[in-house]
Amino acid sequence: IVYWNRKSGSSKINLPPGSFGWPFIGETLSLLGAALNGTPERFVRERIKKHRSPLVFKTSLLGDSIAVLCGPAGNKFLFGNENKLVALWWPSPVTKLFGRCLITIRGDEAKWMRKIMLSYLGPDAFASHYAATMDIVTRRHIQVHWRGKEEVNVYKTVKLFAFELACRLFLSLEEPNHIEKLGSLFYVFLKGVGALPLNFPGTRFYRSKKLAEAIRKELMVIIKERRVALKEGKASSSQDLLSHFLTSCDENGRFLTEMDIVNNILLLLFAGHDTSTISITLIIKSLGEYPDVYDKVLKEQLEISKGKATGEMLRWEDIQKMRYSWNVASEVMRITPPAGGSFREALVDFEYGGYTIPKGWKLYWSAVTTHRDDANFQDATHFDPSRFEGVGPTPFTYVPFGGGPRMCVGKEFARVEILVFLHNIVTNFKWDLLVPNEKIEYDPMATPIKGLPIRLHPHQA
Ligand code: HEM
Repeated sequence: IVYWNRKSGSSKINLPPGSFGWPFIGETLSLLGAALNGTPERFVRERIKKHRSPLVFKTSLLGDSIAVLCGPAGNKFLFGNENKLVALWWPSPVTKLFGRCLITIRGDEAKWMRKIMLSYLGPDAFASHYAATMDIVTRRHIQVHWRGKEEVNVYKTVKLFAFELACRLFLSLEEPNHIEKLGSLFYVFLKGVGALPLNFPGTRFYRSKKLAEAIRKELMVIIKERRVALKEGKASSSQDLLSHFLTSCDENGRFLTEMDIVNNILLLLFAGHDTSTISITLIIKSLGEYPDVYDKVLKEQLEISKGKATGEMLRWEDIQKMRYSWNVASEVMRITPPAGGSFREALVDFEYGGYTIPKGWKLYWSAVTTHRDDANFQDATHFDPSRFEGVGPTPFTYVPFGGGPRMCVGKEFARVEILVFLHNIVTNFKWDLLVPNEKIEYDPMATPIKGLPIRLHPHQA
């Protein structure tokens, strides 16, 4: 396949093999079909085979020309060339709904915003300060939503938890009615994030835009109140992410604008609660499927409980001891990464795998395809937490949080949240899965189709 080089107009360039599919929709329906079937990697594998091109193939999704870069080599290339040959890109419904925030800006501006976020969410700051708060919120959640119940729909229930935790740590919201009000707006807003950007009454996208405005108004009120509280010494600069945003500036004394803060909090509520909900839900599923793994996790967590006084909260040092439990969580995220992959955009024409990727094309890397490939993980569909012992997986084969300058900023938050939840759930309950082998679909994130209903068996005291 040849393509006229737009720069010189005189030479022809090689595009990667592949097909653009139907006009406008391209190959979107094939990708959707594979994702809803829980096997998005099938879309990639079939095309690698058909086009006999293991490194890269071209496709088209909803009007965008896309080069899919395959395997660890593709991940390495994209993560290593951020801001040089490629830059982060999200489909237009996402950019239109979230406005100016970390995922819709690039270059030095994005570096600055990431730095501010990471000085609150990064491993140095976060885990050492917030493990105990996470434990308090988790215990209260289990007391209200799990204890005394015979059956629980895990996905729905954990979603409430993750949202409540984010509201507590980002905004210091504790009042259940306030969290519920924000949550009800937020859940409907989320439905438009994966929808077509059709902005007229009756569409999901239109409704989401309206709700995003309502949430922004609500957040603006919280910001104004916090500014006053900070001035009067009734709030501290380190009490939560909002105070941190309001009081952090760069070396020239430049602060985030109020709209930057609102949009970034909206983004973090979105990015920070669905992915963790999915991970916790899928870990509970795996522990229900593998009783021997459950027993080992329980043993590790009971050892940690034994070393603590009654009622004493978990601390950073306790989290560091949860090695086996984290290997289990990592194996769950290997087999089913909550986010299947993400996009970049070509900043210039460049060569990859012997083909030319034209400027403006979008690029896709697929965590789920890399994770489920026998070439990267022996017997890749087999659940085996011991893969993460010792040196662990080869670089760029395990990428549930992405990589490079755009790697997930919430990785540490997620790690502590998952481990604190796991500690509390296994030390309180054992459970049976009510729908054996429940299917997981990607829509667009991994979700059990019935929400993982389970029957609880509380431990005897
Ligand atoms: C198990 C849980 C999580 C998983 C699997 C996950 C996964 C990811 C992935 C795959 C990316 C895209 C990286 C890329 O394009 O290279 C990402 C980005 C991001 N995540 Fe997470 N995430 C999780 C939890 C969180 C949490 C708890 C937060 C917030 C507290 C968060 C905030 C973000 C943000 C803001 C970005 C955009 C970073 C940027 O563009 O610079 N994530 N995450």
